Formats: sequence, structure tokens, C-alpha cells
Amino acid sequence: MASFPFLLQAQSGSHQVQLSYNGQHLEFDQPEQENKKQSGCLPCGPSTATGCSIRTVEILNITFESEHTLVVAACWEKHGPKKASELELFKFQVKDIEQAKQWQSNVLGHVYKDVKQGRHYKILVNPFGGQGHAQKIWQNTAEPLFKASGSTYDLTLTTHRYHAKEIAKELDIRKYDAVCSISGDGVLHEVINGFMERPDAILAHKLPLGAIPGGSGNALSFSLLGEDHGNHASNAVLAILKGRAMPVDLCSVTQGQTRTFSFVLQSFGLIADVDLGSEHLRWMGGARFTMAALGKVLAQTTAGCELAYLPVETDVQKIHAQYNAQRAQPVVWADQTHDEMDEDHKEITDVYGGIHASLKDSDGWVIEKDQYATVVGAKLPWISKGSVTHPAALPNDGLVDLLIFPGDMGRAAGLQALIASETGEHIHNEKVRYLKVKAFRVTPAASSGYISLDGEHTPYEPYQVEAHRGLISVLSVDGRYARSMRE
Ligand SMILES: Nc1ncnc2c1ncn2[C@@H]1O[C@H](COP(=O)(O)OP(=O)(O)OP(=O)(O)O)[C@@H](O)[C@H]1O
Repeated sequence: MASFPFLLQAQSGSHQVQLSYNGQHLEFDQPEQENKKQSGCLPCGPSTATGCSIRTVEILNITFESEHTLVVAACWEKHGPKKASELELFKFQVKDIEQAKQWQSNVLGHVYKDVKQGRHYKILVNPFGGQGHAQKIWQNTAEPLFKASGSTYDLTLTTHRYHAKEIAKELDIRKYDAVCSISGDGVLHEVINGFMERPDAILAHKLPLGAIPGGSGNALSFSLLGEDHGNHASNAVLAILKGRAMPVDLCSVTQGQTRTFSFVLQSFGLIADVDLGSEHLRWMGGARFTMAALGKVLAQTTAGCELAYLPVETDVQKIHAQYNAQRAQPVVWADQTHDEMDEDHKEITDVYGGIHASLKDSDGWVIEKDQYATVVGAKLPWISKGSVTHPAALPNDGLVDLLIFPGDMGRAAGLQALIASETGEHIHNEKVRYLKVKAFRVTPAASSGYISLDGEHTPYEPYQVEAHRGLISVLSVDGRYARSMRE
């Protein structure tokens, strides 16, 4: 077994270079001339060369273009850590082919030690998501990365509402390693609910999901990649190509005679109005949510309901401390949890019985009736760019984060909270309530208004939400959501 660093002597143009892989980075000098074309490397010498340092996670593939031409494909932070990563193909001439092949095998063996190389993906592109750029994102950014990594895929452009759900219901799950969407969260919501309608639902949910931002909100993508990268398709594709399956909770939502599964949010009041009542502002992209929310806060819109919840923690300081403690724990991957889970989950049963069950005192329900600006349960910290509404949300704590803005909040506190939600600090506003709950139920007082499940319209009728631990998985490099609360 070779030991680090793995070294290879090669030529780049007319210059002799050394490729050195130390287990964390691949480092090499780029001659000045090459640099003019490939401008991301950092100067390391007085005049002739600059040093490139590519992280392991950024290395997609190493191939031979011809017998003596080695190509390193990387999706890397060429323009700095806050900018979108970019695909680059570094080409080198090698003399000793056997040595180069050995080096290639050593490096790729390490780069892909935890992740299968050359996965096969089902990809769903919603041409009408967000501002309608999904197809361009596929052609210009995503497809070249999938190809460069040696992955294969089946692509479907969704042609109508529920198309993704129909596909998920019929998908030959054994053929694929993951299902990915270029869209907003609506397409993945459909995939999840399509899987749920299969007789082999538990098995289908073992297929990890991947999110490439192409919608308006892109909550999952922001939650995985954070504020700086949530809109960067290349970073999202990198997480799909190099990520592992992270277990993620799913909420069962019962309403009337239906049961729907939600992975983003369940909103009532202001946030539902903003989500569903701002379609006419779609041309604004993600800014449509901010504009609509501002209008609602200034108008002091409220909605009445009976709210019942099963509290686990109601003290924001403790929630904050638990968030930090959880982040200090080692990451757990789905291949470690899904088998355990199978024992408990032959069927997905709602422990608290759903919307038609009586609220048992012995379960510890807290019940209140009031006017609220908004009541929003969520499993993701971000709902869109600049909206970290549920900053303490964790992928697999088995709990729903419940955000409550009271009806008598007032314009000033409402505006403060809205501004602070850009960074998640609103939960420390004294008028805002933020709870960790096992389940909650909303019974609207009025007969009409908006309720949104993962951004999808749902009837204005009572609904109950309950979290199910680690039922699905999402491809992630870090195994956690981006940091959404300060340390
Ligand atoms: N070809 C299509 N024509 C019309 N609707 C479609 C089509 N393909 C998908 N849809 C529907 O579009 C809805 C919204 O999709 P998606 O979530 O991708 O975008 P978005 O709403 O802009 O983004 P976000 O959910 O992030 O706000 C989904 O409910 C989906 O069923």
C-alpha cells in the first residue's frame, strides 16, 4: 500500500511539474502561461509558476485523454471560497504510463474511499421552476460535472404538475443510486410523496435525494450549502457527486382523509400567505418572499386558530445550546441508521394518531387558542435566500421546530423580526416563540386562507404534523446542514 504523498512527475505545456496528493489536497504548480487561461491558482513563485491546491472533495475524476495525456477533473473554488465552484480540466503529459496509472489508481482509491464512483442518477428538471432557468442550469453547469465525474444518468423534463410524483411511484429503484432535481423544493416534495404511495415505500426512501437549485426558494439547497452557496448549482452538484446519504426526518401531515409527507415546512398565516400568495411576483426570484413578507408585516395580518403541540423544549437559550452540542457530535450517515430504522418502521405509523385522534392529556399536549401572525413548523433552517426562519432545525433529531409570531406583535417588532430572520437571530426577539415539538395541530378559526406544505397549496382545514426520524436521506458532503446559529 503506497503512502502519502502520492507523487507523479509530469509536463504541463513545456514545464516540468510535480503532482502531489497528500490525502487532503492535490497540489501542483501551474506554469504562468497556463495560468493566463486558468486564472484561479495562487501565486507561489516570483514569476514562472503559481500553486494550485485542490481539496479531495473537489476532485471528480482522473482519466487518460490519450495514452500520454492525463486529465484531472475538479470542481473547485477557483475564484475563492464564497464564489461558485467551477469545473476545470487540468491536463498533463506523462512519460511513464505505468507509473501514471498507478498514481491515478492510488489517488482515486482515496478520493472515492467512502463514496461510490460512477453512480447512476435519476434527474428531474422542472423547466418552469423559479424563473425558468432549470434547463440552462442543467446544460451549462450540471451536465458537464456529471459527465466529468464519470457518472451516468436518466433525465426527465417534468411536463406537468405531479409528473415527478408519477415518476417516483413507478421508478425502478434498483437501477439508481440517487434521485436529483433541478427545481425548487416542490419537485422533491412530489418525489417523496410518490415513494410513499409505493408498497415498498421504506425501501424507496433508501434512495438518497439530491437538490440542485432551480426554483424560487430552494430551501433544501440553502440548508445544505448555506447562504453563500445555496444558489450555486455547481456546489450542489458537487455535493451530489461526492456526498454521502445523510439521514433526514420526514413529517407526516394528516388533514381530512389525506396524509402527505413534508420535508421543508408546514405554514399557517403570514409565511403561508407569502409562499402561496406571491406567485404574481415570481419574476423577482427569491426576493419575492421578502417583498411579500414586508407587505404582510406592515398590514399586521393575523389568522386565528387553535394550536396544540407536544413540547420537548421551549427555552430558546437551551435550544441554542443543544444545537451547538449536537454539532459537536460525530456525523451519522444513513447507511448506519437505515438498517436499525427498518426494524421499527415496517410501516410508517403516526404515534399521535393523526388529525382525527383525540388529544390525550397523558401525551402532554399544550392547547391554546389565539390570533397569530404566523405558525410555522419546519425541518430545514433556511426557507429561501436570506430567510433562516428555523435556525435550530436539525436533519435528524426526530422533532419539528415550531416558530410562532403572535398576532399582537406590532409593526416595529414584526419588522425587527423579519430583518433578523436573515440570520436566524429573530428567535431571540422577546415577542417571538420558538419551540422544539414532537407534533403539532392547527385548527383554523376562519373558513378561508392559506396553508402551505413545502410550498404547495393545501386546503384551509385542520392539520396535524408529526416528525418521523431519519426516514429519508439527502446527499451531503458535511453530513449536517450549514451552520445557522452562532457558536
Ligand atoms: N412542466 C411543468 N408545468 C407546470 N408545473 C410543473 C411542471 N413541472 C413541475 N411543475 C410543478 O411546479 C411546482 C413548483 O416547482 P418547484 O418547486 O420546482 O419550483 P418553485 O416553486 O419555483 O420553487 P420553490 O419550491 O423553491 O419555491 C411543483 O409543484 C411541480 O409539480
